[in-house]
Parts: sequence; structure tokens; C-alpha cells
Amino acid sequence: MDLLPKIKVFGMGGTIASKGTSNSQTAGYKVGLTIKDLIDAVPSLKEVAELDYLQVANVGSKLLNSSHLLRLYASITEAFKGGFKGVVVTHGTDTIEETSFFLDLTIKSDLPLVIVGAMRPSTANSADGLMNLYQAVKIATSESSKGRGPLVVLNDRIASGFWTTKVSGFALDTFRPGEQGFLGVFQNNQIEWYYPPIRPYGHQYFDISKINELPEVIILYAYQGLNAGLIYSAVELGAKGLVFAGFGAGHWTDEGNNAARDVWVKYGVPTVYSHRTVEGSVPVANATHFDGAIASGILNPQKARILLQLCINARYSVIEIKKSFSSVYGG
Ligand SMILES: N[C@@H](CC(=O)O)C(=O)O
Repeated sequence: MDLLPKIKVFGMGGTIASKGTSNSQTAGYKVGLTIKDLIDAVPSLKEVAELDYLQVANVGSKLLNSSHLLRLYASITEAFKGGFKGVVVTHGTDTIEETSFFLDLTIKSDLPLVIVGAMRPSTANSADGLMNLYQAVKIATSESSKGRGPLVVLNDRIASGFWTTKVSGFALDTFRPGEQGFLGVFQNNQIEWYYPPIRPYGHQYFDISKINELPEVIILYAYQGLNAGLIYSAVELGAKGLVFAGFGAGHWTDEGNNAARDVWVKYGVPTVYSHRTVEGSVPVANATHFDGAIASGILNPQKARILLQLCINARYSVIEIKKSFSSVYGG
């Protein structure tokens, strides 16, 4: 019998590892299962891969932070160096998009890296976690999954870890394709890709092998009458960069732009102008208020924050930061 591929599974917590008090409960549940519990609950995984596992964290993903991301980065890097043919990460869906985007920019390997979550706790009727986990492991064992960057798998869909974003707090199909579309689907135990392996515009690599923390970057959300004092408060709290979730195509108030210019001139804190709209883009033309103003392009605020953290950590000049962001809306 052929040897099964060695796959490493990292547990981070989330709904996939959660339990409620009734089978109709789909909110207000608590994390209560380990990664071993999840693997043991899917016996057919033994026919798919030789699994090893590590519990990196076991919390709701709202509680994850840069130190968790750095620990996960180091664990995945070690697994790939250690001969594993693929990696699966079980993770809360609330912040999967930050983790998958971060890993796309920092993990230097073409081996399959699949991130999986669930929208219903393990105790719910028709819980989705175990099928999602099975599909994630199966995708991680496939040669066809190589060279595609991190993949986010839920609800029979295979999404790009670079682009995907959560659009609903309850829907099973919360990770919708948006402008970029899904990469493939999984049905009846078969993977069906829509494209050959390719990386998106804007895929770039940051070497974080020697760092133990990421710079503080704070996101501010636009609202009518927004208080420009929040910009100064963010800098006082230690922000080395700001991201604005702006109106429409990245619009911000005049008073707010003046404050952002002020903290750039006085403290060298740059601001990425992103958008609070679910889709859309911020063109360079809407981020020319001062030298330290950067257009996020397509990137939403939570992803723009990750990219700005990595640029600041790499000591990029503002010109290099602008180039890094503009490469995302390529062509
Ligand atoms: N409801 C979220 C909770 C979390 O992100 O931890 C989930 O789907 O996993």
C-alpha cells in the first residue's frame, strides 16, 4: 500500500472547535474542543493522510493577535522544512482573512497550505466543521493544490487566502468570491479547480524569520462627523501606521486629512486610505493629500493593515510602500 502523505494540522480554535448547549444553538457557544478531538471525530482522515497535529492556540479568532500569527508562521515554516507535504490550519472565521493574507505574504513555500473554519459549532444540527476539515485535509494532500498560496476552505468552496473576506456573521457561504472569484470547488470527494496554479497580482514575500513582533498599525473607521482627534490618539497609543476605512472610494474628512498629514510631518506615521465598502477600490488619485498618504487599491482595511505592518517592519520608504500597495492592482 502506498505511503500516505504526511500532513501537519495546526489548531487555532474558533467555531469549528466550539460546543453549544443544544443542537439548535448557533451563537453564544464556547471553544471546547482540541485539534485532537476534531481529528478523532473524522475517522476517514486515516485513509487520506498521515496526520500530525499541534495546538498553537485555542480561542475565538477575535482574540488572535500578531504574536499568534508569528507563532503560526514559525510552526508552518518548521513543518514544511520537516518534510510535511501540506499543512492545514483550523481557525475561527472572524479573522481567517487576516491570517490567510499574512501567511500568503510570509510563507515561502509552494506546498499546500489550507485554512479551514466553520460557521456552526460542533454540537449544532448539520454542523459544517467536520466536512470542512475533511475537505481541507484532502486538498492539502493533492499535488494540484501546490503553488496556489494559502487556500480558505468552507462550504465546498476553495477561496484564495489572499483575496477572501467574510461577509456574513451567520451564513454558511460567508466567504463569497467577490470580484476575484473562487479558485475551485470540492464535491463528492473530488477537487475541481477553475484555474491552473497562479498567484495574484500583489503577491510579494516579506522575510520575517528574524522578528518577534509586528509594528502597531491602527484602523480608523469613517462615519459622518468623525472625530479627527482619534488620529492623534492612535499615534499616542503607539501606532506606527494608520489605515482609514474610508467612505466610498477612500474618502475622508478635511479635518481628518489635516490630522493625518500632521502626524506624517511630525512623526513620520503614514496613512493607507482604504474603503469601508465591501467591494471596490481606492485609486491613487484619492490618496494624494500628503506624501505619506497611500492608496490601498482593492485591499480592505484589515488586509491593508497587515501589508502596512509588513512594509513598516521591512523599513520600506513611503515610495516602496506605495509600490507594494500598487502591485496589488496590477496590470
Ligand atoms: N464565529 C467565528 C468565531 C471565531 O472566529 O472564532 C467562527 O466562525 O469561527
